[in-house]
Amino acid sequence: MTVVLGLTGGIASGKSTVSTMIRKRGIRVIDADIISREVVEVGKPAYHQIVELFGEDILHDNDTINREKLGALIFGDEKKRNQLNRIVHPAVREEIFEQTKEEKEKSAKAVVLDIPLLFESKLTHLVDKTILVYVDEKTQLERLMKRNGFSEDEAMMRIRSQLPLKEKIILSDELINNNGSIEETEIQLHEILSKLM
Ligand SMILES: CC(C)(COP(=O)(O)OP(=O)(O)OC[C@H]1O[C@@H](n2cnc3c(N)ncnc32)[C@H](O)[C@@H]1O)[C@@H](O)C(=O)NCCC(=O)NCCS
Ligand SMILES: Nc1ncnc2c1ncn2[C@@H]1O[C@H](COP(=O)(O)OP(=O)(O)OP(=O)(O)O)[C@@H](O)[C@H]1O
Repeated sequence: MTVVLGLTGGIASGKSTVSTMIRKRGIRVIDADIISREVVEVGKPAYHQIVELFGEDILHDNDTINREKLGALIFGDEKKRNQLNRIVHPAVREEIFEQTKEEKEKSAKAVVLDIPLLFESKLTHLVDKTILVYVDEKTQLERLMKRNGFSEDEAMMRIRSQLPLKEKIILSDELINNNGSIEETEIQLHEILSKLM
């Protein structure tokens, strides 16, 4: 039986950092952010729906979606964000489901679904256990501003578009506190994987 683990967190809380550690152990990580880029490539059904809804202003000269522009439009506007989610999320869900099935058919020991909006999008039924990578809000804000070069306002807008990490802590089976060093995070991950696999 393949154990399906749901890895989640908040924006810039450290999911990719942890998923890299998981991949190094030979476990497949299915990444919802990567899939959400693939399903909106030029010519895909979701691409056409996005252009119809948001207009050609959100495109680069080569017709690909300008993610910076689309992000600036949707993170501060719940209605627009929900409209985008309704277009992108069904295609992402379907692809996650298919990739998970492949791992189960191979009888892999475990597969990890890295889904930032696991709780917001009510996808916990896809996984056996949930693992949350969390940080305090100050660290989250600092790391997000540094990584993306966002102003404080831009970063806060993105943090506020998600369920607060404090609430996700209550909902999760396993917790990784990523306020400390990378080494401390890896130790916590090791303990959790030893328990769940
Ligand atoms: C708005 C978009 C174009 C911005 O692209 P950009 O390359 O700047 O960011 P990226 O996709 O790498 O996302 C970075 C992080 O933002 C957060 N995030 C992304 N989309 C959303 C959303 N709809 N609601 C809340 N948080 C989100 C997640 O924590 C994610 O890890 C893009 O995020 C998008 O298409 N979002 C809708 C699809 C979605 O919900 N993706 C998240 C996983 S399914
Ligand atoms: N323990 C840590 N100490 C210092 N910096 C860290 C630590 N963990 C992660 N970071 C840095 O914080 C930033 C956010 O981490 P990461 O990209 O892994 O988060 P994420 O949850 O995958 O983000 P997103 O969902 O927004 O893509 C990165 O620049 C990363 O290098």
